Amino acid sequence: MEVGFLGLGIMGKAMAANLLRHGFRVTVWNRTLSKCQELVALGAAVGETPADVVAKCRYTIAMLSDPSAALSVVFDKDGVLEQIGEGKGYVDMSTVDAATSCKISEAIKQKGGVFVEAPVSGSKKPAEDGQLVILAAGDKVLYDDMVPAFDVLGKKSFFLGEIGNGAKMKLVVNMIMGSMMNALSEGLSLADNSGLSPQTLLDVLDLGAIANPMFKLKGPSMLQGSYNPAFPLKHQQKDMRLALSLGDENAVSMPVAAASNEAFKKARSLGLGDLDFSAVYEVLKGAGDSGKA
Ligand SMILES: NC(=O)C1=CN([C@@H]2O[C@H](COP(=O)(O)OP(=O)(O)OC[C@H]3O[C@@H](n4cnc5c(N)ncnc54)[C@H](OP(=O)(O)O)[C@@H]3O)[C@@H](O)[C@H]2O)C=CC1
Ligand SMILES: O=CC(=O)O
Repeated sequence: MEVGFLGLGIMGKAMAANLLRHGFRVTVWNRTLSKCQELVALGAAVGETPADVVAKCRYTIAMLSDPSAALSVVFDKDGVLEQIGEGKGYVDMSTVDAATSCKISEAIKQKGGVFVEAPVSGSKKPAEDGQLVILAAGDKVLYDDMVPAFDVLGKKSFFLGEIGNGAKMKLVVNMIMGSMMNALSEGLSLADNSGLSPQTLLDVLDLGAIANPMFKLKGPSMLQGSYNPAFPLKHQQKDMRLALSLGDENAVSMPVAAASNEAFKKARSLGLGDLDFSAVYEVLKGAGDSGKA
């Protein structure tokens, strides 16, 4: 199967490499074109523009940072819309809001193409290992065509019906994840500031009912102050913002998510946006320090 791949950031690079390793023919494009070279070394071809990639490939996947990037790659000059049409499918796996996804879907359909949104749950390592959870919605025929690729990229795909449902599901999941990261950070800070060992807290958590892979993976590196980005904090804050907006639209009160969003915003304002989202711990540690002073 031949696929195009737009966006070679942390996730896109790992996903495109995975497809190549499983025998897919992949044509890649990235805004910073030099980042394509690593994929060329693995056998990828390169398109000069998103339009080039779509012209060459029947199916094109995108994995881009946020709504503005997702829209730009489709609607701007040399974008996807210039070459999409009858017989071509576009699959956006970026985390965006439902309105962005619907706008892209409508434009693709007007040109005669088909569209699936398919954001993913799982970070850099699951992307490398083909263990993502795929939250797809949109054109069911295109979804079925993409199953061989989804089977390589993920451990499970959900088809959630109409466009927007994949985006919404992803935002709900990441809203919970961001709030959990804040709760863990506050707990570590409270343990530390009240004379307990934060490492012992992690050990206790791991043996009880709220044990989870995220606490287990991120806790030890947070205690070392090590925030090598797997999931950049700026993207987690974008997801909290979009989830809160979904809450606004549906009159759902989300005080925990709102407080968590403030902590992520504060972390961004301190220049931590490109670090892993667990760096929000630095903000909450800071709050504890100033409380003691
Ligand atoms: N990292 C993670 O753990 C996970 C991330 N996600 C989601 O996946 C998406 C990608 O995440 P990730 O790979 O971590 O992000 P990165 O920041 O590593 O990569 C972002 C990608 O988007 C491109 N991009 C940014 N702005 C534009 C633009 N205006 N026009 C064209 N391309 C643009 C970047 O290009 P360039 O190289 O030129 O900057 C890069 O290829 C995000 O929506 C994120 O929320 C979902 C699950 C897990
Ligand atoms: O979106 C991030 C993730 O880990 O999932």
